[in-house]
Amino acid sequence: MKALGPYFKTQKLNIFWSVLSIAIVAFATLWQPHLLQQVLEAILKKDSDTVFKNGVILVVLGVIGVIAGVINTIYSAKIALNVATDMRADLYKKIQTFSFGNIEQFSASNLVVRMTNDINQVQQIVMALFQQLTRIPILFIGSFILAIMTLPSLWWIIIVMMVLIVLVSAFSFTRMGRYFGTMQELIERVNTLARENLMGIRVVKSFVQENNQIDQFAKSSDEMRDLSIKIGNLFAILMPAFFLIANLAMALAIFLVGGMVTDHPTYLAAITSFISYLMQILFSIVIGGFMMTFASRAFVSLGRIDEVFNTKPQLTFPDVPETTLGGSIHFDHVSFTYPGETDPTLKDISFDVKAGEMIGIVGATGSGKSTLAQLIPRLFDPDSGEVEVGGVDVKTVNENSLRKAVSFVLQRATIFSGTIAANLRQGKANASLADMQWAAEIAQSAEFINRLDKQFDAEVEERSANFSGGQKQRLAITRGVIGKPAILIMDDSTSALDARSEKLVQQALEKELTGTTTVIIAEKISSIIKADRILVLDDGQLIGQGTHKELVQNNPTYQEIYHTQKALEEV
Ligand SMILES: Nc1ncnc2c1ncn2[C@@H]1O[C@H](COP(=O)(O)OP(=O)(O)OP(=O)(O)O)[C@@H](O)[C@H]1O
Repeated sequence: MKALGPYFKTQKLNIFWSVLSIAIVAFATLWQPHLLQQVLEAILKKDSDTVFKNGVILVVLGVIGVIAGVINTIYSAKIALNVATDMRADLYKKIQTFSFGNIEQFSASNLVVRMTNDINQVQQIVMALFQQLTRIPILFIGSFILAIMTLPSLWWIIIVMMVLIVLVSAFSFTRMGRYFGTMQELIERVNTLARENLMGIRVVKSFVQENNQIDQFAKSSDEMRDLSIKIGNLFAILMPAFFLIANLAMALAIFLVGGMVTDHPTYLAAITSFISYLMQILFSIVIGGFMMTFASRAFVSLGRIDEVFNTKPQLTFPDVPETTLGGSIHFDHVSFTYPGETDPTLKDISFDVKAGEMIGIVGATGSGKSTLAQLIPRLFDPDSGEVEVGGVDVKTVNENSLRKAVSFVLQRATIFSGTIAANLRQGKANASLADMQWAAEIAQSAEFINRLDKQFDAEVEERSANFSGGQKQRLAITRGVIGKPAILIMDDSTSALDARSEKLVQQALEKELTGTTTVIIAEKISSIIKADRILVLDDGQLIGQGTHKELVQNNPTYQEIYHTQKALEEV
C-alpha cells in the first residue's frame, strides 16, 4: 500500500468526497433500525404523531443514503481510474529508462502483463477500498454497540455469532485466497499460450501443430475450469453457512425475547432493530473477509509493479550537453558477458575503424557479431575495456549525441503501426518529403512506396503485417539512413533482399553517404567482399582482420567460410 501513497496525494479532494459520502451511508444504515424500532413502539402505543414524524425521517434517511451511495461510487471510481492512469503512465516512463539488459531480465511480455493486468488489479482494489473502507468499521462497531444497547441481556448471542462467522471466514477466505492465486497463474499461462500461438500462427500451421497447441491449451483451460468449480463450490457452501449462523442467532433471540415480552412489551419493537444489527455485523465481517482476499491479490500485483519501479536502469547516460560525434570507432580490450550468463560472449577485442570506412564483420553463427555491434551505440556496457565513438568514450556522452551518431538497422526489422512517414521520422524527427525520398532511393524502398496510394502517408498495420519481409527490411534501412548518421550498422539487414537489390543498396550507400562509417554484419561474404576491412570473429574472439584479398590468403577461418559459400553457390 506504501506504493499507492504518492498517487493518493493528488486525489485529496476526491478522497474527501468519497469518504464523507460513504460515512453518511454507514450512519444512515445504522440509524434506520433504531428509527424503525421507535416507529414500532409508537404503533404499539398508538402514538400516530411519532409514527408519522419518524416515518418521514426514515424515508428522508433512505433517500440520503441512496444519494450518498451514488456520490461514493462516482468519486471512488474517479480515484481508482486516476490512480491507475497515473501509475500506468509512471510505469511506462520507468520502462523507457530501462536498458536492453533490464528488459531481458523481466521479458517484454511480462512487462506488458504488469502494465495491464496488475494495474487493473490495483484499480479494482482501490475502488473497493473507497467503497468499503470507512463503511465496514463504522457499521461493525456501530452495529455491535447499538445491538447491545437495544437488548443488553442478549450480548452473548452477538459474541457467539461473531466467533462462528470469524471462524468460518478465516477457514474459507484463506482457502479462497490460495485458489485466486492459482487462478492468476493459470490465467497468465493461458494468455502466454494464446499469445505465442497467434503470433507464431504461420509456424504452427506449417508444422501442423494445431492439435498439439489445442491439447496444451485445453489442459490449462481444464485446470481453470476445475479450479473455478472449486471456487464456485466454496461460495455455494459459504453463503448458506453465514446465513445459517445468522438465522440461528435470530431464532434464538426471538425465542428468548418471546419469553420476556410479557414483562417488557417494548422488547417486541426492539427485536426488529436487534435483528437488523445482527445482519449488519454479519455483512461487515463477510465483506471485510472478501476485501482481504481481494487485497491479497492486489498486494501481489502491487509488489510486481513496485519491483519495476525499484529496478535501477543497468545503464545510464551522463547529463552532459549534446555533442556531434565523428564516425571513428575504437575497441580497446573489450570483454562482455550477458547479464545472468557466466561465460563471456566477447573476449578481449581490440580494433580501430577510421571515419568513412566500410567494415564487414563475419563469423560463424553465435560467434558474437551482433553483440559486438550492440556495444557501439551502448545498448550494453562491456565488463572491461573501452568503446569509443568519434574518439570519445561512449560512457561519457549524452544519449542523444550517441543515438544521432550511430544508426542501427536490425535483421528483424520492427516497423511500428502508423504511417511510413511516422516510422521514418523516428530516424530524423523533422524529416521533409525530400529527405524521405532521398533515403527511400538509397534503401531501394522508393519503388514499392511510390506504388502505394498514399505513398509515405500509407498506413502500416499492426506488426507491419501489410509489408513483406524484404519490404520491412528496406523500410528499416530507409529509417536508418535518413538521419545521415556518422556510423551506420547493418546487422544482417539485407538478408531478405535479392542479390540485385542488395547490390543497389550498397552502391547507393557508397555514393550518397560518403562520410558515413558503415559496419555490415553479413552471413554471406559476397555482401562484404568490397569492404575496406573485414573483422573475423570466432567464439567471441577477433581472430583476424584485413581486406577480402588478405584474409582469403592468410586466415583459415575466413578461408573456410569463403570456400564453403563458394562451393554452395557453384552447386
Ligand atoms: N540476450 C542474450 N542473453 C544471453 N545470451 C545471449 C543473448 N544474445 C545473444 N546471446 C549469446 O551470445 C552469443 C553470441 O550471440 P550473437 O547474436 O552476438 O551472435 P552472432 O554472431 O550475431 O550470431 P548470428 O550470426 O546467428 O546472428 C550466442 O551464444 C548467443 O546465444
